[in-house]
Order: sequence, then C-alpha cells, then structure tokens
Amino acid sequence: MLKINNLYKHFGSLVAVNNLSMSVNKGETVVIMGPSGCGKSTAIRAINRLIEPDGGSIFLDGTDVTLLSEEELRGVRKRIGFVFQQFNLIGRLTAVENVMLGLVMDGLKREEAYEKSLAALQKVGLDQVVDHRPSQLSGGQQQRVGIARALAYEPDLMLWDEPTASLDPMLVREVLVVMEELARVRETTMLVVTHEIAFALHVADRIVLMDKGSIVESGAPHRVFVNPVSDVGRRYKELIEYQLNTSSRTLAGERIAS
Ligand SMILES: Nc1ncnc2c1ncn2[C@@H]1O[C@H](COP(=O)(O)OP(=O)(O)OP(=O)(O)O)[C@@H](O)[C@H]1O
Repeated sequence: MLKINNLYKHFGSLVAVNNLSMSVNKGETVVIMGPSGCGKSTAIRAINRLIEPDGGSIFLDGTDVTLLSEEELRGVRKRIGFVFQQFNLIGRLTAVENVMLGLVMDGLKREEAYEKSLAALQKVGLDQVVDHRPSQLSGGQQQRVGIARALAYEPDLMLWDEPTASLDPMLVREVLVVMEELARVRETTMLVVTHEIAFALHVADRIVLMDKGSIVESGAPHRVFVNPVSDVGRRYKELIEYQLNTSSRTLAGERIAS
C-alpha cells in the first residue's frame, strides 16, 4: 500500500529526515515513535506532500506521489485521510456540516455528502450530537469530528499526526478507543505518529522508532519494547517498566507519601 524509499528532508542546515525507508501493508497499523524533534511529523507530512521532500520516493499503491502534479496530487489526497493534533473545525458549522464541507466542495451532492457524513460520525460514536457546534463539544468529541471528516472520504490510508497531543488527558482515551476500533476492523491502513505507548503496545502491528531523522529500529511491539536493539528502544522499555512498576505498587497501596 505505502512504500517510502530513502526519504530526505532538510530545513536549512538541519536534516529533519535522513534516508528513511519503510513500508505499510494494506490493513496494517504502523506506529512511528521517537523523541521530540526526531522528524516523525516531517516524515508523515511528506507522504501527502504537506511538506515537500527533498529526496526519495513515496509509492502509494504503485504511484510515486513525489512525481505528481498539483492536480494529480489533489486526486491522491482524497484517498489519504489526515488527522492532525489540531482539530481545525469551523466554529459556526455543526459537526455534520464540518464533515460534509470538503465532500460538497469536491462536488458531491448535498444529500449524498450528508449521508456519508452521518455514517462517518456514527463510526466515531457521535451520532447523537451531529447538530452540535464545536463549542458545544468536548475536545475529545471535536477530535472525533476531525476523524469523521477524514473517514467520510473512505480513505485507503489514514495518517495520524499526534491526534491526542492537544487533548486533556481525561479525553485521550475516547479518541484512542476510536482509533483502536478502526485498526481492528482493518478497512483502513493506518500510519500513526504518537507518544501513546499503551496504544502502540496494544494496537500496532509494527512499531517504527526514529531518532535524529532516521529509523533506528522497527518490529512487532513486543520485540521492540521487550528486546530493544537501539538506545531509543531501551529508553522506551525503561519507561514502560517504570510506569508498570509504579502503577502496580500504587494500586497495591504502596506510596512514597501517605
Ligand atoms: N518548517 C520548519 N522549518 C524549520 N525547521 C523545522 C520545520 N519543521 C520542522 N523543523 C525541525 O525539524 C526537526 C523535526 O521536526 P518534526 O516536527 O518532524 O519532529 P517530531 O519528531 O514530529 O517532533 P514532536 O514529537 O515534538 O512533534 C525539528 O528539529 C524541527 O524543529
């Protein structure tokens, strides 16, 4: 479905993505993780050329998107759903109107756009609030509208760039549950940039770890986090062990201060 070869991107003297090669098979959920600033967002944004790569190729179903004209790219972008950290909803439109907007602008009849949008909102569990405006929705619900907006296109590939990063921690779970369900159904191939370790451990088919613009290791979550071969992998392993250990000690009633 997606094959990236030797992707390269620099900003002035800073090399943000260096010789990155990876692939995602149809129906797979692949999670990219790594320290802040290691190039995850740059890499994922290069796939639909929100960021123009400086080198390498990106094949989506055999088509190299780096070679497409602006018009051809518009067609390909419809097959790629993108969920950002910011929801970017339009405040004066209702949830369903926010989802419909792109479809109508792309020439779909209003009724058809409405039906598709309702179905997408149902998939993210928002069928009860389709007429609410963003200000009437929680952050988690707003992000689910953002997800529905991408799903309404029935994309072949969904790209997620830290979809929970701007959410109140109490609302993160509801978005992760929606993502988990989409991964489970496997209609959509997913490439996810996230710092949510539990999601990566539980849901990813494969983890890709980056550091300083390059992939330092990749593999099944259990292998990467239990037997890491990179410094970044070992740091994640330590973090998981710390979180598990402190959570279980606290649940057992053991606390530093009482
Ligand atoms: N438009 C830009 N102009 C200049 N430098 C940029 C630009 N976008 C990103 N960078 C730099 O490129 C590097 C990679 O950034 P990127 O956002 O891809 O990292 P990231 O791994 O997604 O980080 P985070 O986890 O904090 O979101 C960083 O050093 C960043 O400051």
